[in-house]
Amino acid sequence: MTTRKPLMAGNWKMNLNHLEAIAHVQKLAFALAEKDYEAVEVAVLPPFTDLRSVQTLVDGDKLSIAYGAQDISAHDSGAYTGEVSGPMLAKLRCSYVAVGHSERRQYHGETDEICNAKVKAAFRHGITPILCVGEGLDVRKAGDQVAHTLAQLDGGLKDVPAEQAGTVVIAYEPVWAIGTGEVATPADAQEVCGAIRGRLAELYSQELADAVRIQYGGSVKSGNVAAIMDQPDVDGALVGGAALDADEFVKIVRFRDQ
Ligand SMILES: O=C(CO)COP(=O)(O)O
Repeated sequence: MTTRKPLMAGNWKMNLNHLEAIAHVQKLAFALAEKDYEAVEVAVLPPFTDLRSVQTLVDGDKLSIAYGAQDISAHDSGAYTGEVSGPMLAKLRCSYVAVGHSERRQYHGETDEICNAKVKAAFRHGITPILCVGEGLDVRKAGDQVAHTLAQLDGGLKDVPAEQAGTVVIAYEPVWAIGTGEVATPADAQEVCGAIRGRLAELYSQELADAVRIQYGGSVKSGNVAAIMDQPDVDGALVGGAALDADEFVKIVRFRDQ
């Protein structure tokens, strides 16, 4: 069985300006010890306007903190006012980009087709997409969470070749658990994350499915992360609110010490 290094990523959403970003990453770098980086990969997803500051800090001090963006244009250049392209993110040496976060799907009309184009744009420029999937409350109440989430997975990865899909990160984020304090139970998280891995095995191969990291996201905190990470198919967390507090995020990174 493949060992998957857990990926703890902080999605800052629309919080922290570029000066606050520097202070925050410095605090993380100061608090994290060598052994944390060995056990867990740590990443931050700041707003676009912070990326240059974060890059300069990470490069200058050779920090082992990965960073990336919260969105990417499906297009590589041209008349797309307000968008930020894959080549621009690659030039800033972004390792990751979130694609299809539920807030983008909900407030910006992102469909599975758009997410698919963004996943492909990320791969075209050597950036690892973190494809976000997950059901809303109505779907959960109807018991259709697995089918709904797998349909988003299929849509996001449509025509993505195995060489690329083998490095994707999937974030299972049930919408009803985001920012609500209502965390999914470890069993809820495992049910869907396990189904995602099963679907990856069907779409590609068991070997590929075993290599892909699947994160859980939705009200993750230092107090609940360990039980979620105990689940066999959960390989990390995509953390929103709790990632804005550096001390709390470091505790989440150190989930094994609890
Ligand atoms: O949306 C999320 C991460 O992408 C989760 O947000 P919260 O951790 O604030 O619930």
